[in-house]
Amino acid sequence: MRPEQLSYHIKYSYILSVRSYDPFELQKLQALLKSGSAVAELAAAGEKLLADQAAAGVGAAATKAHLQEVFQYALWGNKTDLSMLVDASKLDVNASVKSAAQGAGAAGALILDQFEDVWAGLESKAAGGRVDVILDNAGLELYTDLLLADFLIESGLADQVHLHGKLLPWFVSDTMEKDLEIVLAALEGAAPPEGMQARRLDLFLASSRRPAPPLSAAQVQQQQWGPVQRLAQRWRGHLAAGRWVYKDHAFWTTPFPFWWMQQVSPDLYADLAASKLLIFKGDLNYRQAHMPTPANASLHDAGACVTGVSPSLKLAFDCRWPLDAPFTDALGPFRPAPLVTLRTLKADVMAGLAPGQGAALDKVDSQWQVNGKFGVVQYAP
Ligand SMILES: O=P(O)(O)OC[C@H]1O[C@](O)(CO)[C@@H](O)[C@@H]1O
Repeated sequence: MRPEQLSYHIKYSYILSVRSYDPFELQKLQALLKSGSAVAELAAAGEKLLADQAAAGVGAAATKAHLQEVFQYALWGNKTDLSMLVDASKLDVNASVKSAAQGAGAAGALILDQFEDVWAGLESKAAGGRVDVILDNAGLELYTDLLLADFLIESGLADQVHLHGKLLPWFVSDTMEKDLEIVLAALEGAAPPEGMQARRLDLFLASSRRPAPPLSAAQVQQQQWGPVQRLAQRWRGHLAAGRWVYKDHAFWTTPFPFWWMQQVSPDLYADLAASKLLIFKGDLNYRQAHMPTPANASLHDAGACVTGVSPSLKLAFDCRWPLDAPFTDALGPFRPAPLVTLRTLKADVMAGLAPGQGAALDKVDSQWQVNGKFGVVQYAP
């Protein structure tokens, strides 16, 4: 075994040994408990969307419109993460979807929307097959990602959805395997505060053996909770039948940029290549996909990427692309399958905008690259 392989093996073994430990468990619990009304509202919207889908038959126009809607849920769900928006009760995903549709304004907007290309890519392929979602934050964002994964299955666009989580809470609220179970268990219980709180606390106490901390939860009417429980039941079915497959490869929690995946984790790269669409969630996944390292410039030339914009070691590997650099340049050699990123911008790594668009956005909101109010649906075939 070569020294670098040995070091990777040691890190991997360590990660596996601590995979159940999550110092942010309590904060994740609190954020989900407060999101009860958003959860109920989205379940009702999702249920209506599936009923409309069933009524419209398998018509491409209806499926396209409905997919676009669940894409928006998953995109704006990315506003929630414990590093920025701790109290998810303040997030109104539906309001974000509406304000985004009205164009760039101070409240935030979708600044790049390549959904049409995503749809064209999907349409060019046979129905069914596999779609992958590379997850980001647990709690409300995970819930919106599961709404998307559910629609992919129920509409027949995919036979299988592979969900990629993390072995560690790397950027605080990252989804781990137990977070999927916690969300499902919380949805299955009675309406919050009672149901959700009781189920979540049971799980928390079982894993931490600490006394129950005081937590506050949203108040939701029992009748509003019916759609949520029905969702949870169907989602359990997806997991049991293998329509949903949860995975957590160690590569996702190493410092390696995705540019290196094929060399560092060829098994993961080959696995992703079997997908017809990779959906990357969130800001960190976007940054990772755009992080060629200057230390190995001979492996892949970083081209127009400017490095060293931050004093921290982690960020020193980030690249400040010209905002109008082609997205495919920024992805470098990482092209296992067609991919789309659903991301609200929280860090100044961005490529693929139109010339002059960055300057125009500066006038709307000087913090547009980092405040999480602006979103992109960005596609590479
Ligand atoms: O949860 P997300 O969307 O990946 O966001 C993570 C981002 O949040 C921050 O921690 C703070 O903005 C960034 O450094 C990081 O890129």
